Amino acid sequence: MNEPKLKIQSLNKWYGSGKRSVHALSDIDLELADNEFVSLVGASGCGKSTLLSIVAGLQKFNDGVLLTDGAPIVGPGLDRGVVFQSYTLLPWLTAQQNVEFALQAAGLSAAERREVARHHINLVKLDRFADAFPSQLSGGMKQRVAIARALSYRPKMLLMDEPFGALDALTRHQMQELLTQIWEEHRLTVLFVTHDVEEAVYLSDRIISMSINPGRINATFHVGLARPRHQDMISTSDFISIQKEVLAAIRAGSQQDDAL
Ligand SMILES: Nc1ncnc2c1ncn2[C@@H]1O[C@H](COP(=O)(O)OP(=O)(O)OP(=O)(O)O)[C@@H](O)[C@H]1O
Repeated sequence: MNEPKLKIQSLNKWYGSGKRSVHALSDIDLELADNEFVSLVGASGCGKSTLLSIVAGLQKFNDGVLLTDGAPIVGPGLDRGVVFQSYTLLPWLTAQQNVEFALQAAGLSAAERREVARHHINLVKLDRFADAFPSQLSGGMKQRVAIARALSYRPKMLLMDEPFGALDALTRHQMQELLTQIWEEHRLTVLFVTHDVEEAVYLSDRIISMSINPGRINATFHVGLARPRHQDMISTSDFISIQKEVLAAIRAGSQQDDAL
């Protein structure tokens, strides 16, 4: 039997120690299948970013199991591409050069780096802006470069933390469409953090709702909407009904605080 792309079992994470410690993640169990698109939603502080950065290998956890394809995750790696909300481009390099720079770690020759970077710049539809510097690009375009960069070394998993959180509504919709198109054509496993339930329903195969204090998984939703997805699905009754269920779970999860 195939190992899941990602396996998280009984994972706990505390920040700090003693009386002031924060139990950020409590007994998280989660598996992602190959090519599955999974979103994490939940009230602010429920541990979404912590979980994503642990999977990225950027943070340690206290106990539990964390495996990709059956092998432990012990740090960052080229098998996982990461895209954050803040634009993390190098301002002195063009869009194309930003992607080429990241590819140095993949051990490609200069000519290969140029070719692979160009391919991915085209994939995110930035052909005409390959030679522009970040200061000449809009927020949406900068995130396209960040996505091109993350995909360029062909990771088996893409980890995205509120990647469209800083964008205006129209650009955000365009980016959601672009990401669905890329995912539907190229398929890879995605773990996506968002505050936006509509975005989660639109993009995902599965939505994981987390509750706060401590951060726990409190509900899972399978999104059965057909693919390819289109923005006009957002007003259908099926879409709205899932959206309502997810919102209710987030609300229930955010009230844990009050019970203390
Ligand atoms: N470096 C840190 N040191 C101490 N506590 C932290 C640290 N980072 C996060 N926390 C705490 O861990 C808990 C989970 O935080 P995290 O940022 O993962 O939540 P989140 O769901 O991603 O929140 P948001 O939606 O606001 O980004 C919160 O109580 C937060 O205050």
